[in-house]
Amino acid sequence: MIYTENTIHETANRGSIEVICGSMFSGKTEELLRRLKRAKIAKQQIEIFKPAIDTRYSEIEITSHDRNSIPSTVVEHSSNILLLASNIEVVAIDEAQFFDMGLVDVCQQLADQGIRVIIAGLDMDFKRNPFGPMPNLCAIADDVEKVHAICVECGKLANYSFRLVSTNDKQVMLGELEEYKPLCRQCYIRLNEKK
Ligand SMILES: Nc1ncnc2c1ncn2[C@@H]1O[C@H](COP(=O)(O)OP(=O)(O)O)[C@@H](O)[C@H]1O
Ligand SMILES: Cc1cn([C@H]2C[C@H](O)[C@@H](COP(=O)(O)O)O2)c(=O)[nH]c1=O
Ligand SMILES: [Zn+2]
Repeated sequence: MIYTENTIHETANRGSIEVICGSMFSGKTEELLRRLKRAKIAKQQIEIFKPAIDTRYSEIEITSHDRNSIPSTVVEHSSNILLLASNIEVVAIDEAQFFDMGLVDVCQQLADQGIRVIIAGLDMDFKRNPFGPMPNLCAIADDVEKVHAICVECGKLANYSFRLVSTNDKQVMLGELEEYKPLCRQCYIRLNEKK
């Protein structure tokens, strides 16, 4: 489903929290970029943050799997975002699952200051467990958009990110199509049993 614009942040300078979540390849970054493009057209002051851990495509840009990108500020800790977001109307955060739990309070504080906060991140890890601060961010959000990839096994909507590398069991492991594939429930269960 295409995100239907919420008129609250379009018409008034009111703070809000929007979350875009889903599996890998579900279009989270593209949806984030789309919303930022519109904010730019509206001449709003925007600032984009990503966690220092995610350097897959670029050290300094947010980049989608289709290589669309926008410059961003890399931060080590969520508290840095508060310091860097003065005089900003829209704060965007990509790969939010990699941030510390402090991100939840940071986003609440920013929204309370009247800032529109847009967050994109994985809702679940490869084991289908909630990932980092994402469940708490969904809980405090004004709006949550769950986007879906296409299951590479059967073509249905995919909810899960299946890890292809069985030697690494750690929650954090950066990767792309070589390391992960998006799957629907049935295909995830089937492939997991084969492991
Ligand atoms: N199985 C798939 N399902 C959907 N999109 C896919 C798939 N594999 C590759 N893609 C590509 O990934 C793009 C989405 O990339 P991106 O926004 O970076 O996703 P995310 O941030 O959710 O990982 C799609 O537009 C599509 O071109
Ligand atoms: C499922 C899962 C993913 N990761 C990593 C793999 C990628 O580097 C990012 C997700 O990027 P995307 O923009 O959503 O495609 O997260 C991980 O570390 N652990 C996992 O369980
Ligand atoms: Zn499937």
